[in-house]
Amino acid sequence: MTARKAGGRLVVVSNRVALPRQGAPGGLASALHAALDEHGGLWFGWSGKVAGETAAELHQQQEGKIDYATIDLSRTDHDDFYTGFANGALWPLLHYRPDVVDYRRSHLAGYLRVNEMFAEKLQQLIKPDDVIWVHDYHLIPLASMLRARGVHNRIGFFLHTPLPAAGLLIALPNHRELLETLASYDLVGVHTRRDLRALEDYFLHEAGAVMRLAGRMRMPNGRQFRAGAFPISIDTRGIADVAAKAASIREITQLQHSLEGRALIIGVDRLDYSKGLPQRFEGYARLLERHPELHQQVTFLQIAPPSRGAVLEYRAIRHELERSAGHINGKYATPDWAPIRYINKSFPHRLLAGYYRSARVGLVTPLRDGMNLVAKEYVACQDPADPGVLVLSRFAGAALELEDALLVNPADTEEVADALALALKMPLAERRRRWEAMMDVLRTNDITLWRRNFLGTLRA
Ligand SMILES: O=P(O)(O)OC[C@H]1O[C@H](O[C@H]2O[C@H](CO)[C@@H](O)[C@H](O)[C@H]2O)[C@H](O)[C@@H](O)[C@@H]1O
Ligand SMILES: O=c1ccn([C@@H]2O[C@H](COP(=O)(O)OP(=O)(O)O)[C@@H](O)[C@H]2O)c(=O)[nH]1
Repeated sequence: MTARKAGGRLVVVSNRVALPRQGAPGGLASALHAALDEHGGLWFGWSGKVAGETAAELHQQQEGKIDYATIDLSRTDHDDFYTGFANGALWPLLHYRPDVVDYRRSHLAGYLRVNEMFAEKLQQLIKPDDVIWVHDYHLIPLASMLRARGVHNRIGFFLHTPLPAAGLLIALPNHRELLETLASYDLVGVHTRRDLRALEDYFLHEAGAVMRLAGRMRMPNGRQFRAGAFPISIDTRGIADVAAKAASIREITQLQHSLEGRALIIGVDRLDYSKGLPQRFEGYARLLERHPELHQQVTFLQIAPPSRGAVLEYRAIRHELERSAGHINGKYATPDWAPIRYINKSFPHRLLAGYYRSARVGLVTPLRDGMNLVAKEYVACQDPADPGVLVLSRFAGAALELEDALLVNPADTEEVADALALALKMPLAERRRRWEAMMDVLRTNDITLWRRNFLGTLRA
């Protein structure tokens, strides 16, 4: 095990763990890996495997400074906890989509069962001075279950998704039983001030809490906890270095040759309905319709690795996008040019960095997103001498920091088309000015600052 440091070992707990040599597209895995890589610690969570009899058996391994402890899930636990309650009910609610929420009591029971199992396993792994950092909506009640087992360690929680207003949160049956367990943490972190306002509003007006000094809230039973906004980020310098060296990689030169001088627009997203992909395709189609002079001059590459395929909406969006990409190519393609390249596959960061750098425009248009690390990665990967332009949804947490992107309402496909046209024609001086301003933000607020700010506040 890793040597203990003053203030205790860091124990990170998340449903998704980025195990060595196992790709895990998703911002949480990318960011936590970067955060743990610096000082090390223990990372506990789901192995990503569904297993029968061996489920709940603990697998441990070490790589670099990180100790990993993971458990498999049984088929029923996976279906009820991960697919059912976490991604069938909580995810849509947290992304402002109550119409998609599929709430079932059996799924909630599975969610609580798996959280209890996490609490039981974790209790065996922790030492009295460890600092525990729990991540995301899969594990909201974990601290209350650990407290019930007599765990007195510092425990923090970070929510990676947006948090909608109280008026929406109360649509979840038994919302108080679940959300009030957040008060068992010592610190609850969210990405933005907007999310923090929603959290405070819920606790003050639905849970009977009162506001104390320094972001503290006091519950009717006397328990106090702190809440704060901690915008997550990336390893800005590390990613920029990787991108600068990517030019010589075969896959990158192959992409560049295949463009034959055309400007590249890139999108990289898990195939998720929150990412606004149908609207994005529609916005690109509007660009082609209104700007015939751009035909043959531009290529849109959308990388969209499949995600959460057991949930109905994710399968539906996949079919919808296949139809839409086929329709746009069918309408505008010529024998030597396809306007859209649409790929349902995930790529490692090493290649993504080179793809981002090859693109004149980064197109990031989620309908709602906690942060969206792709937006930050795209900026960090640009060539300082000839940077591309970021077109970014106002409803991504990243928009509150990257104010020099071209900000759009992702549902307004005309506005997306206008922003794309502007980006493709933007003079070098303006591209540089906007890029420098965004890089200033990312150089300061990188993944290290995020980790230090959260853990500093938790330990204080
Ligand atoms: O674990 P999966 O079900 O495969 O999904 C991947 C992750 O998706 C979500 O990521 C969020 O975290 C990012 C980093 O903070 C943030 O930039 C993004 O806006 C969020 O959507 C989810 O919250 C994670 O739990 C998943 O692991
Ligand atoms: O093929 C892919 C697609 C995405 N990602 C990574 O997955 C993360 C996506 O994070 P983001 O915050 O944008 O969205 P999330 O998927 O977490 O909702 C980023 O670090 C991407 O570089 C990746 O490694 N390979």
